[in-house]
Amino acid sequence: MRRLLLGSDPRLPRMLGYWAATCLLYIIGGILLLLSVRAGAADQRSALIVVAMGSAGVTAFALLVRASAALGIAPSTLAIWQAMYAMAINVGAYVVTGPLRGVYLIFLLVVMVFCAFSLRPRHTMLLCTYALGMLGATMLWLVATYPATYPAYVEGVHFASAACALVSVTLLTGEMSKLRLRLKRQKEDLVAAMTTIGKLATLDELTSLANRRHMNELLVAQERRLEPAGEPTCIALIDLDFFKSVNDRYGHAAGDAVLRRFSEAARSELRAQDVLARWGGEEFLLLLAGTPLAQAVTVVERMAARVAAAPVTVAGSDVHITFSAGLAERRHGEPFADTITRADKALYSAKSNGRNQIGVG
Ligand SMILES: Nc1nc2c(ncn2[C@@H]2O[C@H](COP(=O)(O)OP(=O)(O)OP(=O)(O)O)[C@@H](O)[C@H]2O)c(=O)[nH]1
Repeated sequence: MRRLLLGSDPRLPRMLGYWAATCLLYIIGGILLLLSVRAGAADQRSALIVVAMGSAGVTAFALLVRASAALGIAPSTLAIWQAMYAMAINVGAYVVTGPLRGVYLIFLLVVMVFCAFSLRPRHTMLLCTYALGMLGATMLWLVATYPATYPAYVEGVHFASAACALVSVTLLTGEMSKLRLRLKRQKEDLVAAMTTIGKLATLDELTSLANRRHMNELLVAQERRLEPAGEPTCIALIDLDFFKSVNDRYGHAAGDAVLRRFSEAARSELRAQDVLARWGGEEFLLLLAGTPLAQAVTVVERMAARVAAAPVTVAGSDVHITFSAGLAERRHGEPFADTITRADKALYSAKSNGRNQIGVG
């Protein structure tokens, strides 16, 4: 039911909210008009025509707002149509209400204020010109046709006050619109900044792998999740071999390129649920959830082969990358910190035994 009424367009509830507010104004305006008829100040037939046109317009706009997305009508275009129609009805009410007609000049201002929420300053300016043009022409016609009912000095004062108020409100709403646009832009910047901060908080800048902080968060989450399930999980600590000599021989930038190449090559051998994080300078931690030790050894061997086959070319010569790894399967209920300590010891053995190999702890 809600979907039928409000549709799936997220802007629709807000647009219908504005419509409901304008609807309330139409009702108040209509009641005032009918009260004028009752007081004998307004002609009944003319008043009923204005009320009928107002009601028809309100209904038509409710349907148009609901169907605007399907019809491809932009909310701002619809707002302009609504404002123009409301202004025309107001001027109509002004004509038929008699001595109380000044009330409808205030309603014109309210329509203008509404525009501040949905229109650009240029459009509110155009609407102001339209309202004043229509009001001025109508007043001239009234003064020329019925000078006794619409004395020139009264219409002159009405027009001058309406013009001052409309222009002031237009300028103010213009400022409001600019403020609204600035706030919208700032909100977009804020969302973009939050996204960047989110990335910086979880990703390593150089390699785009998960960073140590994020990996620690994942390990805590994994500890909680795995406790009852008791699935096998392995940790591998991976350390590039003789990396210092790459830096010393080819420079820091070449070292960075090696770190990036290793990351790309290693990651390409992993499944979506495996997480490789940069744990420190040239040290990486691999989390293989739902993977028993034998399978984890195969994964790391595959990674080693892929990394070895992806040398980095620096100053015309190929720099081959190898790494040593320490693997450990998490024991049931064991904190990950202890599993990592065992993997670290296994890595130390792999290094001591000549590097470019996998140690198991
Ligand atoms: N280019 C670059 N080098 C880094 C970065 N982080 C750490 N390093 C360097 O990595 C080197 C690590 O050196 P070592 O710990 O001696 O390791 P290694 O030379 O690989 O020796 P083994 O691990 O024993 O094979 C140091 O020279 C660090 O300055 C980085 O982000 N970029």
